Amino acid sequence: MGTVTDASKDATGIAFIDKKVTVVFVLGGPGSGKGTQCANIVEHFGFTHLSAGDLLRAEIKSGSENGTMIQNMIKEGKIVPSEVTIKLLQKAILDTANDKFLIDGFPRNEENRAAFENVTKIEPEFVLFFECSEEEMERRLLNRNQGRDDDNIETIRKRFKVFMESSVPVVEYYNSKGKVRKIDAARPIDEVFDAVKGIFSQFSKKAT
Ligand SMILES: Nc1ncnc2c1ncn2[C@@H]1O[C@H](COP(=O)(O)OP(=O)(O)OP(=O)(O)O)[C@@H](O)[C@H]1O
Ligand SMILES: O=c1ccn([C@@H]2O[C@H](COP(=O)(O)O)[C@@H](O)[C@H]2O)c(=O)[nH]1
Ligand SMILES: [Mg+2]
Repeated sequence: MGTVTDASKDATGIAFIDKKVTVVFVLGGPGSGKGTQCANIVEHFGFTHLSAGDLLRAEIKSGSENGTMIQNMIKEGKIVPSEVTIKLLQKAILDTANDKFLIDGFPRNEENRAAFENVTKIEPEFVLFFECSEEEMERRLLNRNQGRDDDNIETIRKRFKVFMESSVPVVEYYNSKGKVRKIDAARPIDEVFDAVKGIFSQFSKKAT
């Protein structure tokens, strides 16, 4: 793991990431199964799972000065400003001894993507992309029952629109660089994971 010194801190007080890390972005529409499959990848391949949405929800709970703004953005299905999300991701990476990260649900738009690359200098190893119909994703989200403020039909529709308009272009960008690994995520959970396992075969299995 790299060391972090005061000299390597940026203007916001967050240290630059000066350790060598492997990052896989996990993208897909709302409810496509990103979190579910990330838990399986953590279990089998020893990655650390960083869900940008979970980090933002934890920020709301922590009573941070950005909490109300983040809460309002999530209720509207909007994308939180890049600097807020990137700061949380940077901190999580630096605070974790692991060197392999799944970044779930980020980057959500082109601005997120460019800002993350500029600030962290990290290029993803590849992008795991879960493909699923809106009909199936809507069914899953309405049955999730985790008490999320954004799992209601009104916000779900807004999230689908933001995904199509802002997040799909990010997938297209990485596709043009040959970095996208597409998965048919409409299948049952274990079948989806069988496909995921094939893609992660380059990483050694976690010792049990
Ligand atoms: N392949 C699958 N088949 C059926 N149900 C699934 C499948 N994968 C996940 N689910 C269920 O669908 C719901 C959404 O899954 P999950 O939370 O993993 O999605 P997500 O992509 O992380 O969503 P979000 O973008 O909203 O965070 C959960 O209740 C989960 O148990
Ligand atoms: O990079 C991100 C990630 C998430 N958001 C906001 O959070 C919600 C929920 O995200 P999930 O990935 O579904 O947990 C999302 O709709 C955005 O409002 C964000 O702004 N930036
Ligand atoms: Mg999720």
